Amino acid sequence: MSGQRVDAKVVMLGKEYVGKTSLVERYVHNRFLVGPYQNTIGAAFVAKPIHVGEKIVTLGIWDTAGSERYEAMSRIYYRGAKAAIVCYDLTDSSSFQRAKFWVKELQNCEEHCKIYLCGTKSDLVEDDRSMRKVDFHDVQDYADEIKAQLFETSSKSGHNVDELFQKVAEDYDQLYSFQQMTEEKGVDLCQKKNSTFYACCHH
Ligand SMILES: Nc1nc2c(ncn2[C@@H]2O[C@H](COP(=O)(O)OP(=O)(O)OP(=O)(O)O)[C@@H](O)[C@H]2O)c(=O)[nH]1
Repeated sequence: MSGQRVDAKVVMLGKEYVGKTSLVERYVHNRFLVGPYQNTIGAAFVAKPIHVGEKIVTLGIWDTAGSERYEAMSRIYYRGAKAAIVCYDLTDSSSFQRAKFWVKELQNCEEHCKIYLCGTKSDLVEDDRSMRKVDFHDVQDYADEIKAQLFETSSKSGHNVDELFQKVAEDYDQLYSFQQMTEEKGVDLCQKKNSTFYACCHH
C-alpha cells in the first residue's frame, strides 16, 4: 500500500465483471489490459494526485471485488468514503440492478458519500447498438432521483474516464473549500459575539 497522503477516499463498487479494475487501470496507468479476465479478490488500493485548478487533490481509490462472495468485505471499504463510483455494464441489465443495491447501501450507511453512476464498456454499444441493455435516459432519471452524477465510459478507448475522476476530485475540492470557509466564518462569528459581550459589560 502507498504511504502517500490521501485527501479523499473513493470506492469502486459494482457487480463482478463490470470493469471496475479496468477503469482504475485506464485512469491511473492509461492502459487497457487484454488477456484472460482476473477477478479482484478482496480489494486493491491506489493513490493518484490530480490537479484541480492550482491545487492538487490526492484520491485514494479502493477497487473492491464485485463477486457477491466478497460483499461483506466491500462494505468495509466504503466506510468513510467521500465518493463512490457505482459501476454497471451497459451490456448487462442485471449489473444495473446490482448498482441499485449498492446505491441503497450507501444511502443507508454512508449518507455523506457522493455517488457517481458509471455505465462501462461504451465502446461495445457504440460498435453495435443492439448490445445496449441499459437505457441512458432511464439511468439519467434514476440519477436525478438519487442526486447522482452519471457517466458512460470505455476503459478500452479511454472515453470519459479522465472526466469522471476529474469531476470526483473537483466536487471534493469544492465541498472541502466550502467547509473550510464556513468553519472560518464560524470563528469570526464567535469573535464578534465576544466583542459584543465585552462592549455590553463595559457600559
Ligand atoms: N470492451 C470493453 N471491455 C471491457 C471494458 N472494461 C472492462 N472490460 C472487460 O471486462 C472484463 C472484466 O473487467 P474487470 O475490470 O476485471 O472487471 P471488475 O469489475 O474489476 O471485476 P471484479 O474484479 O470481478 O469485480 C475484462 O475482460 C475486461 O477486459 C471496456 O471499457 N470495454
